[in-house]
Amino acid sequence: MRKTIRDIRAMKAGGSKITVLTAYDAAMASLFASCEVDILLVGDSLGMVMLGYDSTVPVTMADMIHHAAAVRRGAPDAFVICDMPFGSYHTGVRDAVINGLRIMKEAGSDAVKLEGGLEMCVVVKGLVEAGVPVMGHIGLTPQTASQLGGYKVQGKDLEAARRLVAEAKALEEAGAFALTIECVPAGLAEIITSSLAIPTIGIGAGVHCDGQVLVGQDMLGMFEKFQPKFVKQYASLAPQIKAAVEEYNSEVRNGSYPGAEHSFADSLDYRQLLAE
Ligand SMILES: Nc1nc(=O)c2c([nH]1)NC[C@@H]1CN(c3ccc(C(=O)N[C@@H](CCC(=O)O)C(=O)O)cc3)CN21
Ligand SMILES: CC(C)C(=O)C(=O)O
Ligand SMILES: [Mg+2]
Repeated sequence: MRKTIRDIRAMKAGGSKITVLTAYDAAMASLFASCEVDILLVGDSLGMVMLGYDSTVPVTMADMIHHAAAVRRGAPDAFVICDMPFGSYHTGVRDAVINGLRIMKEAGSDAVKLEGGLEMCVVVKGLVEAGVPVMGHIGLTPQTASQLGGYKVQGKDLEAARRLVAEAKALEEAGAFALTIECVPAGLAEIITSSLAIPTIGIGAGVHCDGQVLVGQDMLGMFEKFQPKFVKQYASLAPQIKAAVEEYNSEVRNGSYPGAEHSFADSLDYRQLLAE
């Protein structure tokens, strides 16, 4: 049975932690769903992990819908949240609602996530009123990281900490059903978490958030381009993949692959064929 927003909100009230992983394709979505991850996030980080961009800025609506639809096919019963890409909610409430509805209808996602604080509350409200559930995202917001001075920890001085608390409350007030908090000191994320009724999902925001999110490829140790401090590698797949491919190369080159067990047996007498 697919979770509902009510189920997710009840997890905070009941004190059960919420697990979230990003998934960008049907195969990984199916694997993660079979492990009972609570929520799959189709993150715009797919631009960096899957598409080779240096930031999430170039990611388009077409990219997000393409990947989110694949995640839905791979995990028909998962609760799926899809990031709204940069530019898809920055030109007014009407455009944001049109794009949010497209994600729901064309990708079959259960909700969308968008980055920003006070300036985004009117957009959040518009989406929620149109029937598009919204997760907020504050702290390090990668789509506008250049304005934040790069991929840096946020909320380090009192004024910035106060602003993050105010943003969190305003997003809850605007109707967000949950909030991602990225790269914020643990004690501040704890204060935000206890000041909200909606669940907080942390990434680099300490253990007191109501749940945690990581990029799937980061926690599996298969993304080598960079490694934020908050990532824990629960597996080291990159070295395993390299070892497997090197073994394949050498077996193809020395003729030990394919063996008889990977080949189809002959049932014909080829003398006639060879005589033609
Ligand atoms: N693979 C991947 N994983 C992610 O977590 C992720 C993406 N891609 N792409 C979009 C954003 C970018 N993210 C990042 C990228 C780098 C750092 C990073 O290197 N941070 C410094 C903190 C420096 C400081 O302020 O002290 C670190 O050392 O972790 C953090 C988040 C998180 N998101
Ligand atoms: C890291 C999470 C929160 C995200 O926004 C993404 O993967 O794009
Ligand atoms: Mg994102």
